[in-house]
Amino acid sequence: MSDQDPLPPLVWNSQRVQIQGFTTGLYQIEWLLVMLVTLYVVVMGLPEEGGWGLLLATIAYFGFSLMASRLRFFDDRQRWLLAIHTWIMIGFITWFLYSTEGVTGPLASLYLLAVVTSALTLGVLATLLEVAAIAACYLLLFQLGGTTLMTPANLALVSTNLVVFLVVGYLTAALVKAIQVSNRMLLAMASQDPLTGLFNRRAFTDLAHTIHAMAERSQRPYSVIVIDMDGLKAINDSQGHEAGDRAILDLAQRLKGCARSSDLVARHGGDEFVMLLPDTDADGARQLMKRLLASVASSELQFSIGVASYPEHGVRLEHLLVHADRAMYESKASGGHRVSLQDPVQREYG
Ligand SMILES: Nc1nc2c(ncn2[C@@H]2O[C@H](COP(=O)(O)OP(=O)(O)OP(=O)(O)O)[C@@H](O)[C@H]2O)c(=O)[nH]1
Repeated sequence: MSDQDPLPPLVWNSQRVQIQGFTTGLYQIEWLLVMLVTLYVVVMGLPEEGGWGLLLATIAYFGFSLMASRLRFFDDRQRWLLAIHTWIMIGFITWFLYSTEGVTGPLASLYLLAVVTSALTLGVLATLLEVAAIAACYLLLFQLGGTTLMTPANLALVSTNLVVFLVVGYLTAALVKAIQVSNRMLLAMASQDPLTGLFNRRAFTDLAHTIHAMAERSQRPYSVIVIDMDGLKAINDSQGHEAGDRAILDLAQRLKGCARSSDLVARHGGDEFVMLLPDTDADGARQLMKRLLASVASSELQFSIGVASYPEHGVRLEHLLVHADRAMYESKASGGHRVSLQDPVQREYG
């Protein structure tokens, strides 16, 4: 059995990865906003009224964004922190528009940056609420600008802008959602055995290392079990490949059925399965496997089992897998359909 995996570890929370990727985009959008505001000030000069306040607000906003990115503020990816980010952005844009030309000019489209930021990180519903908040700020600025809303031209301007915010927000958030769903599907495809739906070798190796690290830290035992079907080739040859598939599925369901929710059950390839039982010593694992063997005593299904436990039979996961594999071959050599424990004499493998 090889524990070599040339691929990088799987990333288990695809939504988390998605948000993580998009938070990088969030900082870039914020800096783009600061650059646009700075460009405006360079070209147009500071507004006479509230100019210095605007400059200070821009510097403070840039400082906040820089500090948040340097301190990896959003690495825990809490949605409410991301929401606060977008509110601050909306507040800053509103201040900028209030200090400059209001919402009647092209600068009103800066709100699109906040809409896109929200759509990338917060989902459809939160984005629709953010668009509602932007609409409120927009209408307030309109009132403060002293312009009447009740002319056909102004009504057309306001409604066009707000509809654009709404559509861009909705479409971006829907696109992000579709990406997240396809990421989850890819993760399932990369980590599952297609026939049984169990974890595949790669996912097992990945998760087993995490459980091993936890056991090492807490000095709790765990057991590794290798299960190999006996005579699958004969079933394939005599009854056809589909009967062989059914036998594999049957064993997979039995393994899943006897496992706790915290146990790992995986198909390691072909007719070989592997389990990892946290908080279970060799004796506990052997008892469980004996019950499993007894439950299929009358059926055609036969399999050989090897058990090795941490720390009794080794302190490295790779060694335990080899030990369990050897014990499984011992079971096969002794006639099959039985469980063997790693011989303690061989524990210093390596
Ligand atoms: N039906 C089916 N057969 C498979 C699958 N994967 C591997 N096999 C077959 O399983 C058989 C395994 O052969 P062996 O390793 O000799 O195993 P065995 O016949 O169970 O014999 P022992 O392990 O020595 O007891 C091979 O013929 C493979 O082609 C699968 O997904 N479905």
